[in-house]
Amino acid sequence: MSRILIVDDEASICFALREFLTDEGHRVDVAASAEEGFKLAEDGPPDAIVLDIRLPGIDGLSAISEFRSRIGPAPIVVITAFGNLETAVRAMEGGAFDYLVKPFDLDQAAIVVKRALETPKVQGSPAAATAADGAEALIGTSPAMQDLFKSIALVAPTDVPVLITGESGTGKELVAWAIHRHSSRRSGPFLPICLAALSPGLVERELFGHLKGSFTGAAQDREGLLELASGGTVLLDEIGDVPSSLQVKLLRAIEHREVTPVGDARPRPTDIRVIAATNRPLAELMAAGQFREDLFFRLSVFPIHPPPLRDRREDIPALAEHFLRQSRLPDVADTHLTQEVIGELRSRPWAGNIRELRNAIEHAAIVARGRTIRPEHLPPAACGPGRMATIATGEIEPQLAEWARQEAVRLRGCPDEAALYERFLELTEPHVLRAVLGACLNNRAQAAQVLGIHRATLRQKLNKYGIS
Ligand SMILES: Nc1ncnc2c1ncn2[C@@H]1O[C@H](COP(=O)(O)OP(=O)(O)OP(=O)(O)O)[C@@H](O)[C@H]1O
Repeated sequence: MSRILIVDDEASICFALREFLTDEGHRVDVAASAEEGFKLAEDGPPDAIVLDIRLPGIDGLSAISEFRSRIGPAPIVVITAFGNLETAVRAMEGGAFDYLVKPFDLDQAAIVVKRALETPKVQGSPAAATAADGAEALIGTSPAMQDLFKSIALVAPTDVPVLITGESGTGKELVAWAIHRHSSRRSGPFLPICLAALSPGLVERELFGHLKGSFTGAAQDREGLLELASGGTVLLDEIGDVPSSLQVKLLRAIEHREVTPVGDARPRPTDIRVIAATNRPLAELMAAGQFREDLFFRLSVFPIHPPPLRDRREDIPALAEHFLRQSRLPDVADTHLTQEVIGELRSRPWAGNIRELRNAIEHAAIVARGRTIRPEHLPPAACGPGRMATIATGEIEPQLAEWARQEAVRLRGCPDEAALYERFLELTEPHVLRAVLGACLNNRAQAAQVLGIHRATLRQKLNKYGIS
């Protein structure tokens, strides 16, 4: 039996949690304020505390350190009605074990409390400084965003590399920035480097710098970006595009925190934290021999995956409102989003994720010119997979129809040859199979999924057409 202290002024939550945890065999004390909780904790130190943030008197986040000084390292589970990144970070920094976002169900609470009681007690780190002013907020309250906030809050104070994977426009750079500004490096530089944008021949010089005379035109020594960012965080965006020839050198820079400029033999120290981001499947690049295993494992110590917007549609209204207010258009104060627009926004595929939503809202605000935004003010949905398919089909269709018509006329008189359907498949299928296999880096399971056919069927078709 463990002793659990619940500190919450909402009687219904206290009642439900108390009943539930008592049934689980624990002894439960309840306090309606932090001050009352301190007294109860002194009377008998609890094994875990469930602490609401919004309390009369001292608020929950401020109370964490006070509880810590009274109860030592016992786990504290924080309850919040609105979980955002700041809450997550402050809770984690204060040494909270985890947090529950209201409304939560009792099973969920039981799992978190159980885990808290089972986990070896660790003293939380003292609260660090809060976020930099004016930092761009990560908007969202969906369960997927709550997980993301927790991951950021957990990994930010450590100095380990982070690998952020996700579709384009899901906020990977914003996540990297959030990690930086909640880390001890926050007063150092945050340097995003888009590797795909650097020409392959220049990547090494840009990253590692060069010595004077090391190549034609090298008139003076130049520090590389990895050295310039010393004391801060480097975001290596599109890490899948780093040339194979540089991967060992990059690994060395991350592991040993030193860089060797082009034309120099002596490494120089650089104190950087590396965050890598990609929208390409690194594991598959690795399987295809295009990405080094050791670099992959070094980078993916702590993977984070911002979800695509279609998987957290409940965040769309808040995001849309946020982008509308951020657009800084002259008439925006009088501009509003109708329920109809919200409905339309929630139904779109958002292939370009949050970036596409942001652009759509800015576009609509310009067209609406200070009036209420209606669905017709929105731009057409960007080239998502569905729309691309329509365009391609639109181009192919007339030619296909003409080919079929001619073949049908020709075959009408030659019944022995008549296998038009089979011929059509033989003409088209190999192209589709090769294209999909290529896009899936020869991963047959994934290709079968994209094609919507069974793996065995894919295997048969590949054998039939001699595609290896
Ligand atoms: N949760 C969020 N809340 C508010 N704005 C967001 C959020 N996520 C992303 N954005 C905004 O969406 C846009 C795209 O985000 P970002 O550039 O971080 O995406 P990305 O995944 O790095 O894209 P890419 O892979 O194309 O580089 C930016 O304007 C960013 O500020």
